[in-house]
Amino acid sequence: MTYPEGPEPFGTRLRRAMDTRGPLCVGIDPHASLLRDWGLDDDVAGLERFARTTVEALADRVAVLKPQSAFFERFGSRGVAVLERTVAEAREAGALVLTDAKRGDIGSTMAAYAATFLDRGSPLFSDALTVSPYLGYGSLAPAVETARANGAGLFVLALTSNPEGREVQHAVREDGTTVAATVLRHLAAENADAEPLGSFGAVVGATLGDLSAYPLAAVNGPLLAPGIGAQGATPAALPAVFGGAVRNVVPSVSRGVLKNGPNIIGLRDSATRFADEVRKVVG
Ligand SMILES: O=C(O)c1cc(=O)[nH]c(=O)n1[C@@H]1O[C@H](COP(=O)(O)O)[C@@H](O)[C@H]1O
Repeated sequence: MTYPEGPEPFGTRLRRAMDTRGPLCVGIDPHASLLRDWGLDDDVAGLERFARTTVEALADRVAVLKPQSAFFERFGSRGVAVLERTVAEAREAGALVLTDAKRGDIGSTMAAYAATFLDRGSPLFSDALTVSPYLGYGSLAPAVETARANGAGLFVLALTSNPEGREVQHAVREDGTTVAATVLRHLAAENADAEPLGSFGAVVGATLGDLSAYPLAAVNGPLLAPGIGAQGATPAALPAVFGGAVRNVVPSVSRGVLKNGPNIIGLRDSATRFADEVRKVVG
């Protein structure tokens, strides 16, 4: 689908950011333990300082920043206000913002989540949102539609990095395909003919080993690969996991970078190291 007069599609904007800044997503996950390590109190002021510092250090250089909504929501409405400011400031500084809220609901309620995160008029408008297809891929239709209309994107949970995901995602359907492969095929259909990259991505853990059984390249969209750093995966292992689809991978690191704060240079050096390592294997 093309947008002769609409906003530039997320996939196009992401491809450009990956090519110019290097393919890396850094998560903004203000864990209580990280706030403590940074010498901050576990309160709204600490949250705001943590998020602001991360944005100041990284938003002008990494392709994607991924604030994890739960760590903001736990402070109630004032935490959500910090999330709003974080998203806006990171976007203003040039990063694409992927809000990680893993939303999923029946279609009519999904429309409200879509209006919250994917409509350009919303205070929480983000370039992309993580969503769960496990109420049925079709339940995501309102989010797909809103994303298309607003030049935004989705990252749909397909093969998650946590070991518990297998019981759902590797389950085999009556026609012999796995649930995860079915999700990937739906995404391939959303992204058909998109150039240079579709706007509807999959979340595929970097921790999972060889995934050659899955149609990752066919997705023709970005593959968010969490699990690098604290969960044990490394950039060097990406080609073995993603094979020919590695060029579409956006590796995602949260604690592995954040543990180097609050020093701005420490955060920047760490993100640069990860981005360089990824570039080395992606080419
Ligand atoms: O959607 C995600 O970002 C995600 C999917 C997944 O399969 N596994 C996963 O760890 N994540 C998120 O990625 C981040 C991982 O953080 P670190 O383990 O500190 O790098 C957290 O915000 C998780 O919620």
